[in-house]
Amino acid sequence: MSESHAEVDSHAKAELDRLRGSIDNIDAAIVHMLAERFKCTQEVGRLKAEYRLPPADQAREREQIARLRELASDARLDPAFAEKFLNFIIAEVIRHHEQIAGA
Ligand SMILES: C=C(O[C@@H]1C=C(C(=O)O)C=C[C@H]1O)C(=O)O
Repeated sequence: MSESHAEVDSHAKAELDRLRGSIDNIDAAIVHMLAERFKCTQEVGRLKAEYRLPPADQAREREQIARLRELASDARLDPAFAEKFLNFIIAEVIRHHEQIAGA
């Protein structure tokens, strides 16, 4: 006996709810992790301003990108996406560092 439309629909709805529950948890974890990362980078920004160090450090960024691309590959995540994502975050961090230095 094949499943009725109603049974397929309710199965699909339950699966969608389950997956979206996990997506919501993951999004919350990302926000909390980013908040912790920015707490650290704000401290780095204050340290750099105090010791008159430049806001950006391209050598460090190159190392991070190489490391993250490798981690992404191992995790079957597109390394180009991982690099873009890190660069997006770093650009915001550097903006904060420039603000701290100029304050
Ligand atoms: C946080 C730093 O400052 C900048 C921001 C970085 C980051 O967000 O990871 C990395 C290098 C720097 O361009 C740092 O120098 O460590």
